[in-house]
Amino acid sequence: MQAIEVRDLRKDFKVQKNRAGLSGAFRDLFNREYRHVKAVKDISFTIPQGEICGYIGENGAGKSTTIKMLTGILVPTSGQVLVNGYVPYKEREKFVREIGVVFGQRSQLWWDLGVIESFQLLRKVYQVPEQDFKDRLDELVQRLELAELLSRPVRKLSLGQRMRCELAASLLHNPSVLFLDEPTIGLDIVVKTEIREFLKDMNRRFGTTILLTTHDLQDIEALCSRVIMLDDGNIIYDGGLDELKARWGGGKEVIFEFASSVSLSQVESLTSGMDVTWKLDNERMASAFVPQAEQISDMLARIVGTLSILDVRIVETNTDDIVREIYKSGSADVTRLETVISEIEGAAAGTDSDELKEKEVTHV
Ligand SMILES: Nc1ncnc2c1ncn2[C@@H]1O[C@H](COP(=O)(O)OP(=O)(O)OP(=O)(O)O)[C@@H](O)[C@H]1O
Repeated sequence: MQAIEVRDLRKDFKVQKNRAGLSGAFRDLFNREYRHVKAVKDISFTIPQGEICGYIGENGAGKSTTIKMLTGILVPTSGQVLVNGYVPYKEREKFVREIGVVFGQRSQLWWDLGVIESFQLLRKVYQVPEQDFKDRLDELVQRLELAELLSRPVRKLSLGQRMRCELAASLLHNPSVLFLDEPTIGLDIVVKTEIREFLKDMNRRFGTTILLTTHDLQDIEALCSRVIMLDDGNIIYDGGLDELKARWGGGKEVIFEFASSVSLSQVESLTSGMDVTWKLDNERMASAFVPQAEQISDMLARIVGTLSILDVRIVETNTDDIVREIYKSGSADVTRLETVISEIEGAAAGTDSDELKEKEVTHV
């Protein structure tokens, strides 16, 4: 069964325009003007049970809006959403017992209560039987090292401690689908690593489906076999992380240290006619991005034959570079991207209310 099914999902927001100046504000009082923001534009995807899928995109791409529709916080403008067979915004009371949600920027714990009291309240919200709760809590406390934190008020926790408690809170009712929106934001590398390990382990043991929104591509590298990439409300890539790297990351970067100073125009003219992008770090250091790795020897021959070199290094492009490159072309050159996507695919195989209907999904 599919854990998440999304078909032609769309979300438009109607946003009030503000006219400039006092007279503008006065006119706004009587005659409001609106514009429509198309946050999510008829997207479709399915996520099978047990998969960890990364959901990425630049700021404003539509990630949080999608997650809000998937968790029942927002009503879609059109299209269909099914999570574990439920229509999220319609059957919320039953639905929230099956999902866990962590919004990195927003807490589901009660600020002034002790952590354990927050957990007890959530037990009631989710109607978890006492014994199940105890067993689950014991395990989460051990796994996320929460013993010291349980009696502390939430407001006194550090960000890393709070995030571990947030994760535990979202899992107390043993949900089969977990939505994580920027779960590692602002955390130090040690806590990030612990959280990634924990999520991997939980997915392995319980088959928990995870949809993960993040700007930290290390999260994606560590956890996800699949990535969905959004750009301006459209899906511009949906596939394996390895495919993404193979398709986009086939290129290599060659870093040169020259014996004497060189100019950008000099190195560019030496490789004219080749698909090479040069960057000068300082007058003796330059790097060349070569999208087709088979052109490297040709490029090296041209440079080494003319300029004297102290050092040369060839580096693989990492996921950050690849994704940055795709984002760049995503907004700059949609047709090129569409071509690329269709190549990848070929190779692999009504406006609702104007207002945001935000409610706390976790507190029914
Ligand atoms: N309540 C709202 N009212 C009006 N416009 C909104 C609302 N929420 C989001 N938007 C707009 O919808 C678009 C998508 O926003 P969204 O928050 O989903 O992006 P995102 O990919 O999650 O970005 P970020 O990485 O910055 O969190 C943006 O243009 C945003 O300004």
